[in-house]
Parts: sequence; C-alpha cells; structure tokens
Amino acid sequence: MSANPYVLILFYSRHGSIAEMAKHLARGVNTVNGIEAKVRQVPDVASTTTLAAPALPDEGAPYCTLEELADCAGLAMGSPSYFGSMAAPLKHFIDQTSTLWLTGRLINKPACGFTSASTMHGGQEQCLHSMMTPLIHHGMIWAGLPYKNKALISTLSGGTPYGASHLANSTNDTNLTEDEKALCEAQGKRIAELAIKLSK
Ligand SMILES: Cc1cc2nc3c(=O)[nH]c(=O)nc-3n(C[C@H](O)[C@H](O)[C@H](O)COP(=O)(O)O)c2cc1C
Repeated sequence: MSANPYVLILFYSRHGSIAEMAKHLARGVNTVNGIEAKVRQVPDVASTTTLAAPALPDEGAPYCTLEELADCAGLAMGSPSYFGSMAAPLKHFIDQTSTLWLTGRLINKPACGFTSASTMHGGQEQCLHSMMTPLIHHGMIWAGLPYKNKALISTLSGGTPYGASHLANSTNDTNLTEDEKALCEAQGKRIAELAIKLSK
C-alpha cells in the first residue's frame, strides 16, 4: 500500500443527493485507522461541445484523475440511477480506464457502489449492478452491505445489500434518513477495512 493509503470516493451528482451520500461514506472511511477518504467527482458530458465543463468544478469535490483512481487502495463509486443504470458522465470516466485494465492496477482492490433514485422501485439495485460490472472486469472485489447492519432491515427508504442507496423522491430531496446515513457510513467503513486487509 502507498504511503498515504486512501479509499477513492468517486461520484457524479446533478442535484446533490449522491454528493450528500459521499460525505457519509467518507465519514465511515475516516473512522478506520491507517486510511483516509479522497472524495472526487467526474465532470458532466455534452454531446454538442468538446468542452463540457471548466477545468475545476464550480463547487464540490475536485474532478478525479486517472492517477487518483490507479493509486487508490479501495473504491466507492456513486451515481444517480438513470433508467436503472449509472449516469453517462461516470460511465464516460470509466470508459477512459483501459490503460488501468491493461496494467491490472485495480486488481484485488475492494469496491462498492452507492446510488440515489427518485422512486422506491425505480432501479436502485440495477444501477448498483451496472457499476459492479466494469469494476469486476478490472479485477476488483465487490463488497455490498451485510445484513448485520440493522438499518438494512429497519429502512423504509433507501438501503440495499448490494450497496447504499437513497430515496430522493420527485422533489430531489437530498436529506438522508438516519438509516440511509448509517448504511452509507457502514459502507465506507467496510471498504476502508477491506482495503487495509487486502493490501497486506
Ligand atoms: C435522465 C434521468 C433518468 C432517471 N431515471 C430514473 C429512474 O429510472 N428511476 C428513478 O427512480 N429515478 C430516476 N431518475 C431520478 C434520479 O435518479 C434521482 O433524481 C437522483 O436522486 C438524482 O441524484 P443526484 O441528486 O445526486 O443528482 C432519473 C433522472 C434523470 C435526470
């Protein structure tokens, strides 16, 4: 593991729910000694211009570089659920990672996903699976949420065994419930602990 090991929390968020979840995952990562969270986002994409975003985002986490992904000890990847799949900006970023795949830079590192959706049964679990697929191609080890996390049973909104989730409703409500917060933090903590174990 590098001198300053970190879990990369990589996300795209248009309306703020995923950005809010990322903060709670980071909190979970930072409860584990010997590793810290690095929070990064991906820029938007556009079909009609070559420059879709300024070099630095107007607000929030910096944009992620490929080197930051290559050097992570673990990865938490967050996306809104768009038609049951990850959002295009995140997929666009992942589609630029062929060199990491060729060199095996992500093999045996733990990974997880987190998502937000406006409806309860609008594809949260499918979206998490869509993030899992390319990361398995990279040789990463997917870590969901075990049911020992009691919030998985008590939640009346987001939260799945495949990864943390948030029910934002049609109002794009970015306020997470206590159960959703607990599951985000548990997810971050789990990836951090696995990152330390797997890098030994
Ligand atoms: C193009 C598009 C597709 C969407 N598809 C779905 C969907 O299939 N199911 C759903 O529940 N919500 C869907 N949504 C709503 C978002 O998943 C939801 O607003 C999410 O909380 C946004 O996250 P953010 O606040 O981080 O941007 C969609 C939104 C957009 C813009």
